[in-house]
Amino acid sequence: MSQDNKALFIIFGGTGDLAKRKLYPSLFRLFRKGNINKHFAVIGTARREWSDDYFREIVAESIESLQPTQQEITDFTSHFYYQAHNVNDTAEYQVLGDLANRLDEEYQLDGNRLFYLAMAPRFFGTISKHIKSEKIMTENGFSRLIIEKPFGTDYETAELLNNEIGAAFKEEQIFRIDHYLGKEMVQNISAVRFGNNIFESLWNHKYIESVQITLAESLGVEERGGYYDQSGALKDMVQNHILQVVSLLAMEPPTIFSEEAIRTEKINALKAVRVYDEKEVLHAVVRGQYAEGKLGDNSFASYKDEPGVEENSQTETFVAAKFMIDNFRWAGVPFYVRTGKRLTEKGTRINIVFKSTPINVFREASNDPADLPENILTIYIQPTEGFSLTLNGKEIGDGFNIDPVKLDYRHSQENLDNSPEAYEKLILDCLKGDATNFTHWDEVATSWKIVDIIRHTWDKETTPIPTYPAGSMGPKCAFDLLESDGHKWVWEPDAWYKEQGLIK
Ligand SMILES: NC(=O)C1=CN([C@@H]2O[C@H](COP(=O)(O)OP(=O)(O)OC[C@H]3O[C@@H](n4cnc5c(N)ncnc54)[C@H](OP(=O)(O)O)[C@@H]3O)[C@@H](O)[C@H]2O)C=CC1
Ligand SMILES: O=C1O[C@H](COP(=O)(O)O)[C@@H](O)[C@H](O)[C@H]1O
Repeated sequence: MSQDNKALFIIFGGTGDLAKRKLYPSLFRLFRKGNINKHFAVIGTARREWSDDYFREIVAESIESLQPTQQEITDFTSHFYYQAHNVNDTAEYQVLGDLANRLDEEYQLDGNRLFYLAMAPRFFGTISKHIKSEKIMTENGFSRLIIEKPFGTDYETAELLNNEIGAAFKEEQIFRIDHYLGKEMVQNISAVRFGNNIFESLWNHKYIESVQITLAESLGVEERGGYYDQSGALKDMVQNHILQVVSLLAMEPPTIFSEEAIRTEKINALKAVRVYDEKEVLHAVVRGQYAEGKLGDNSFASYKDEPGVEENSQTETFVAAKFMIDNFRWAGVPFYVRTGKRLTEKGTRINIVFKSTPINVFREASNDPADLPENILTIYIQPTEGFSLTLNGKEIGDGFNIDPVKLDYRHSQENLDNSPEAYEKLILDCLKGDATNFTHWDEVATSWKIVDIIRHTWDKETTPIPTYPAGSMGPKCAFDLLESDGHKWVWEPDAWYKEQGLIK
């Protein structure tokens, strides 16, 4: 049931890409559903000198694809105000504070404030400090801070940043966003595991051969070459989204499905992820960078030719890794993860590969004496959402040949269209003070410790980074990584391989 949540949103970086593409549309969806209604106001702030009217036009443009009526546009945008403001200038916070107090009274917001930092991380510290010192935080109502990724660039910078923010906001007021935690099917991992005894009772090293997580993107770096070239796939995707998914898959069942219980178990799981030494990194983690390539009628430029990217860049646009989790549940089970840009298609999937039966009792009755195919549970996160489970059955007819069948469920397009988008869900959670789907400092810190050693090892490498053709599924070393363990990636999109004549 929807509830008219009262709050003033102060969006730092109100003229930026994230605000326009994600935040305003999400606020509109919340408005349409009545989760914010009469008692909310938004201050957009950045250096540009915009008027309220111009700001409202931009907001109206940003929600066009949601096909609002004219009345909805007028009602929604009337809650938006713009204040030009340089976040480094202490004096300007006074004006912002005055506007905030005025809107608080006008919209009867009870002092509830949500500060959204949709800006480059180097500004997070100074903004938090000023919000406190210039008394933009309220004494009555709640004051919550939503921070975008990346949270630091390594453990040391993350800790520094955390201390700066922590001087102004308490941990329970800080909402570190990881938009993957707002995705329906990522949240569904807990439902699949803890709602089905047939899975949870098998969810351990005795029955699971490997866990595979793929976060594949077909797009390149687009307009974000400048940022990405300093970051790379390891920091952009592995440190946050991938390790969050690993923790949800690996954690012990919480005693109760509460923020605190889940967090405790996620942190324990992350702490059990083996932190490699440099030698181990070279065996367990591989990287690549896209070279020019072709898929169907589309030709793609190489990463090095993208705007904002250094000519001789050694930044990875692809990472594949084998993580090991050193606890009783997961001893010996590899968690293979991979992510990359300019891959064959966009798709996020989890494959849980179960061990084959101890022997193949059909070996003499069937045409194939080999081990039986493994049962595989797949969780489809995007673009389709659902689950599938492969089971072995008998092929119809004479003999006793085994025929794997796939039980497949996907949410309908109608359900997908009506389901809340990740940012929408997360903003609503924050309004309600529920931080379950946000990352706690301990998770961020542990994740950085896992990836820092990988980065340091690569920084010492003198051999050029391996490349892969744009439109493929990554460099050869990503396939070798599994092959050397006697495994292979379960999910192989066909398009590129067909094109190369490798499969029919
Ligand atoms: N865009 C995306 O899809 C995603 C972004 N993020 C993260 O979100 C954050 C914002 O990204 P994005 O929107 O893409 O970045 P943009 O570069 O598009 O926006 C940056 C914003 O900061 C403002 N700004 C810059 N300097 C100052 C200053 N000194 N004082 C006040 N305002 C300033 C800019 O406005 P002006 O120039 O008018 O001052 C602009 O509104 C980053 O941390 C990014 O990593 C995370 C995930 C996805
Ligand atoms: O955080 C990020 O995520 C996107 C991928 O998100 P998705 O929801 O489209 O899967 C990625 O493109 C971007 O580089 C990264 O910063």
